[in-house]
Amino acid sequence: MTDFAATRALFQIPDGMIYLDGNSLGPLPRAAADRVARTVTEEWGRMLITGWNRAGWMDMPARIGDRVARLIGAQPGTVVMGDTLSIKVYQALASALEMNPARRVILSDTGNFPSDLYIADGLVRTLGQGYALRTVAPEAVEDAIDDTVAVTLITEVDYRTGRRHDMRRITEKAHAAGALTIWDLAHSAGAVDLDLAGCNVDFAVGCTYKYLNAGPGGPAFIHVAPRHAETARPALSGWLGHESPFAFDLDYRPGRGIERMRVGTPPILQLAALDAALDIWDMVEMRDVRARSIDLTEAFIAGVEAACPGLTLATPRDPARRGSQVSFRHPEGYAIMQALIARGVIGDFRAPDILRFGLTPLFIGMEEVARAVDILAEVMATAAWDRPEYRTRARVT
Ligand SMILES: Cc1ncc(COP(=O)(O)O)c(C=O)c1O
Ligand SMILES: Nc1c(O)cccc1C(=O)C[C@H](N)C(=O)O
Repeated sequence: MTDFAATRALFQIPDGMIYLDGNSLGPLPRAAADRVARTVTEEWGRMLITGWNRAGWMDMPARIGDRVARLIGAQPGTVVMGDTLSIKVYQALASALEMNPARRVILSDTGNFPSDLYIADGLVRTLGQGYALRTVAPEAVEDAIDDTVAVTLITEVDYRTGRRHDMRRITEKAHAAGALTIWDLAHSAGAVDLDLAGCNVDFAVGCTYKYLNAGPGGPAFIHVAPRHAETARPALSGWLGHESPFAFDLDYRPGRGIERMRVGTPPILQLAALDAALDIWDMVEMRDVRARSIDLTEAFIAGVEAACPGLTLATPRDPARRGSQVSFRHPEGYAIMQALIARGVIGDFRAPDILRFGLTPLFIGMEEVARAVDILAEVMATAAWDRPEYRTRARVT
C-alpha cells in the first residue's frame, strides 16, 4: 500500500496553503531543489562538456522515459523525453499522417486543449492536398470515426471539465476503421491509471510539469507503440534522433526505436528536476493513487454541492468518467477563484466560467478537502468575491 503521508512530506508547500492546482503546475519536490543545484555545481560546474558522457546527460531522455513509461502503462523502451508538449503533438501527428497516406482527416474534439487544435490546423495548412482537421463534440467522437479518418488526436482528460474519454473503446474503434490514434495525456499522466500497452494505442504524448511535478517548463514525453517504432518517421528529424549523431552525416537516417523521436539538445536541468520528482513516484502504485483520487474527488463534490448551491458541477459524476480534477461553473468564477486564492486555497479559472480544482493524492488529503470546502462555502455565503480587485484579470489565469 502506498504511504501518502510519506509522499506528502517530500513536497515543499507553503504553510497554510491548500494547493489544488497540481493539475496545472505540480509543487516543488524538496529533493528536486538539491538535485538541480548538484547538477549545476557538480556536473555543469566541474565536468563542463564532459558531463554529456560522465554524468550520463545524453542518456537521460530515454532513461527517464522508462520511468515515465511505468506510470502510463507503456513498455520499457517506448517513451522518450524532450521538447514541449505542443511540439510532441506536431511530431506524433505528422508521423501518423505519413503512416496512413490514403487518408486525409485528423479527428479531434471540441474538449481538446486549443494548442493541439492549433498545431493540427497549422499542419494541415502546411500539407495542403486535401488534409483537414475535423472537430466534433466529445460525445460524438466514436460515431465520427469513419474510413476517411487517418488519425484521432484526443486528449484523454478534458482540461476544463475533467471528463475522461474511454481510451480502450476509442482506440479499438479507430483501429477497426483503419485509423491510427494519438492520445494526449497532459491531464492523465500521474492522475489516472493508464494501460497504453493493453489499449494498443499507436502514439501518446504528455507533459511532466502537472501531476508528475517536474517544474515549470518540464520536458514533454512521447510514446510510440513497439510495432511502429522502427517504421515511424519522426517528422522533426533533428540530429539527436539520427542513427549516429556524432558521425555528422549529411543525410538523415532515423535512430533505433524510440530514440528517433528525439529532436535536439535535451534540457538537462529540467530533466534533473524531473528525475528527482520521479523518485517520489517510485514510492507509489498508480492503482492506489487512482483509488485515493476518486475518494478525494467524491468528497470534494459532495462537500461543495452540499454547501454551495450556487455552483454547478461541470465534471462527470461517475468517477470512471473523470480524471483527478473537479470543476464547477459560475458566471463570476474568476472573482470567486481570486477570493479563494486570497484565502490560501489555490485552484484556477478557465474561461468562460470554470473553477478548476486538482485533487492530487501525493500531497492532498481529506483534511485539505474539508478545509477547502469550508473556505469556498464561506466565500459563497458572504459574497466575499464581489470586490472590484477580484475582477481584474491577470495575464495568466
Ligand atoms: C492537453 C494539453 N495539450 C497541450 C498542452 C500544451 O503544452 P505545452 O505548453 O507544454 O506545449 C497543454 C497545456 O498547456 C495541455 O493541457
Ligand atoms: N503550461 C502552462 C503555462 O506555461 C502557463 C500557464 C498554464 C499552463 C498550463 O499548463 C495550462 C494547462 N495546460 C491547462 O490545463 O490549462
